[in-house]
Amino acid sequence: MRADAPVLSLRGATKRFGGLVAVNEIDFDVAEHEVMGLIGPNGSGKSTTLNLISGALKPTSGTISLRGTPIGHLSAQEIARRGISRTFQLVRLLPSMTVLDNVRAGAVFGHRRRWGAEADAHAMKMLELVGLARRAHAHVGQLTYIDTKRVELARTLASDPKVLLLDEWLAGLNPTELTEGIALIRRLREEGRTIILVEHVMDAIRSLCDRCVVMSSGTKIAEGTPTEVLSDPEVIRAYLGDDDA
Ligand SMILES: Nc1ncnc2c1ncn2[C@@H]1O[C@H](COP(=O)(O)OP(=O)(O)OP(=O)(O)O)[C@@H](O)[C@H]1O
Repeated sequence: MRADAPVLSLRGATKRFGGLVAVNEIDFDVAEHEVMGLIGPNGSGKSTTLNLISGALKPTSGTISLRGTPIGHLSAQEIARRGISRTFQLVRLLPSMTVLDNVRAGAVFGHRRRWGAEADAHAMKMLELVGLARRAHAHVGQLTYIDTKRVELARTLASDPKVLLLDEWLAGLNPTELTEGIALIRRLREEGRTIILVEHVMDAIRSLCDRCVVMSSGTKIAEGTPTEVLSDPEVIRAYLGDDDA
């Protein structure tokens, strides 16, 4: 395989819920070290697309490939083991456990498995990366909202994902936290990570993404740099239509 072959490819990816086509024949590629924004109005199919990639949902038809190998038929656990990790819109952590224990769980159960002292050291490294090492021994239930999001990100990173899926990771942050959150994702970008970012915060999309895919009513309506897609009349219409609704 060529070195510049895409890490992740979707071809004709489709998900139907009964009569509703939530994701309709979507095609896109994500290259290694690329940060791709998946954007579109509410209900356009972004989370469903992430769910297809992470294996939470099976595609009705179409192909999803990781480095050329189809993964659409695999369970979420198998896909995580192959290196696709995600954060959730609603943070999912074990509140009675410490910050370090939660992050260690990512190191133990993820794509690149580590045990014992190696798992601890790696979990601490991820906590340093997200700026939370000083709270390693706090219980998750004691943390502020943005800090719980940092823990979830550290846990996701602890598995050394080949592709990181961030599902509205910046949602619900206040303006100060938002600046910190964008800076944190920029650090991941500078480390050369491959990321798909589902996000409504357009400042984040503009400053973090190499490329965007825009969805509307389940269909891809545009693809290009943030500047290109955000000035595309069809994209503007899709967003304005959403506001009117
Ligand atoms: N499990 C499900 N069963 C039935 N319909 C669903 C299910 N999940 C999503 N949908 C529908 O699929 C469509 C796409 O939803 P999806 O959550 O993927 O959109 P989205 O772009 O992520 O929206 P938002 O920005 O509001 O999170 C919506 O019409 C939604 O109601």
